[in-house]
Amino acid sequence: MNPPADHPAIPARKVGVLLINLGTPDEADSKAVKRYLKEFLSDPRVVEIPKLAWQPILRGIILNTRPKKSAHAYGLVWTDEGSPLAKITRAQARALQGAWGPGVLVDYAMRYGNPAIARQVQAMKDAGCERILLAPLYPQYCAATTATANDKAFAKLAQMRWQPAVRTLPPYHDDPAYIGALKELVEAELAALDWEPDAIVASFHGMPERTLFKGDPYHCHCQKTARLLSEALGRELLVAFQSRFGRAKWLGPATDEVLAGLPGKGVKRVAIVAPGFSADCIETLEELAIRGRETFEEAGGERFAYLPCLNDTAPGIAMLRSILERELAGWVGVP
Ligand SMILES: C=CC1=C(C)c2cc3[nH]c(cc4nc(cc5[nH]c(cc1n2)c(C)c5CCC(=O)O)C(CCC(=O)O)=C4C)c(C)c3C=C
Ligand SMILES: [Fe+2]
Ligand SMILES: [Fe+2]
Repeated sequence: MNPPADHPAIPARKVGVLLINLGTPDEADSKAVKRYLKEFLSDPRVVEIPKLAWQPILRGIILNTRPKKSAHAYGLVWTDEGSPLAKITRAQARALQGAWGPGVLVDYAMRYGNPAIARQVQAMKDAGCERILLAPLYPQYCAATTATANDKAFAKLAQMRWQPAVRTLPPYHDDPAYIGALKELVEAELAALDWEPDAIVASFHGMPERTLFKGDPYHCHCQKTARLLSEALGRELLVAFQSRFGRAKWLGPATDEVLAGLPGKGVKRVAIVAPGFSADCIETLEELAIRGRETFEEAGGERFAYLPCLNDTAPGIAMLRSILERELAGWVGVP
C-alpha cells in the first residue's frame, strides 16, 4: 500500500535483531568452565553479595571445586557443535534470518562467554545497522538474566560516539503466542508417549528467595506462566524451582525434592517441562533429564519423560517471530 502523499515512507534503514542468552563454556573441560563461571558468578546482578566478601569465596572455594563437577555434567550433554545452549541459540538465529527481509540482520550473543554482546553490537553497527532490537530470550523477567543482558549491551553503547537506536524485548511470560507454543509442544510430546503421566511438573530455574522480597517479578512471572499453561492444557501443573546454588534460601519447592516426593504420594508416572528456558541446556538436559530421572526412579517412580524446550522447533520459531515482530513495528515494514 502506498503511504498518503503528506506522509512519506520512512527510508529503509538497516536493523539488527540480537538474540541474547545466558552463556556457556567454549569447551566441556575444567579450564573453560572455570573461565565461564568466573565471569558469570562475578556479575553483581547474579550474586548480590558485596564484592569484598564474595570474591574470596568465589576464587578461594567455588572456582577450585565447581568447574570439575560442572565440566563432567557438560561432558554428558556436549554436542559436535558445542554446548546444547550454543547450538540451539545459533539455530534460532539462523531460522529467523531473512524473516523480515534482507534489511534485518538476525544474530545472537551470550551474556557470559562467546560470542560476547559487545562484539555482536559492534558487528551490527559495522554492518550498517542504525537500529538494534536487543532480545534477551527469557520469558520471565529477572534482574539476574534480562537486566544484566541489557546492561552489558548498554555498557558497549556507552563507549560509542555514534550510537544506534535501541529497543529491548520485554518479558513475554504471559504472551498468548508463548503460551500457545508451549501448549502445542507439550501436547505433541505427550501424544508421542505410549503412557499417560499421573502428573506434570513445570520446573523453572530458581533464584534466591530474597530477590522476591526485593521486588523482582521473576517468581510472579513463573507462577503466571504456569497458571496460563495449565489453563491452556486443561490440566494441573506442579510448579517447582531447580538449580539451587549457595547457602541462601531459594525459591521453592525445589524440583529435586518434588520429584523425590511424588512416588510416595502415588504418582508413579511423571512428565517434566521447563518453560522458563528458551533453549535446552545443561540445566534441563543434565539436571532434569538425567539427574531428575534418577531421583524420581530411586524414589520408586516408574515412568519419567522430560519434555524438550521450544528451541528451534516450528512452534518455537513462530512464537519468537511473533513477539519480535511486535517490537520491530515502525522500524521495518511489518503489517
Ligand atoms: C532461565 C533463567 C535463569 C535464571 C533466573 C538463573 C539464575 C541463576 N543461575 C545461577 C547459577 C548457575 N546457572 C547456571 C547455568 C544456567 N542458568 C541458566 C538460566 C538461568 N539462571 C541457564 C540457561 C544455564 C545453562 C548454561 C549452559 O551452558 O547450559 C550455572 C552453570 C552450570 C553449573 O555449574 O551448574 C550456574 C553456576 C545463579 C546463582 C542464579 C541466580 C542468582
Ligand atoms: Fe542459572
Ligand atoms: Fe544446575
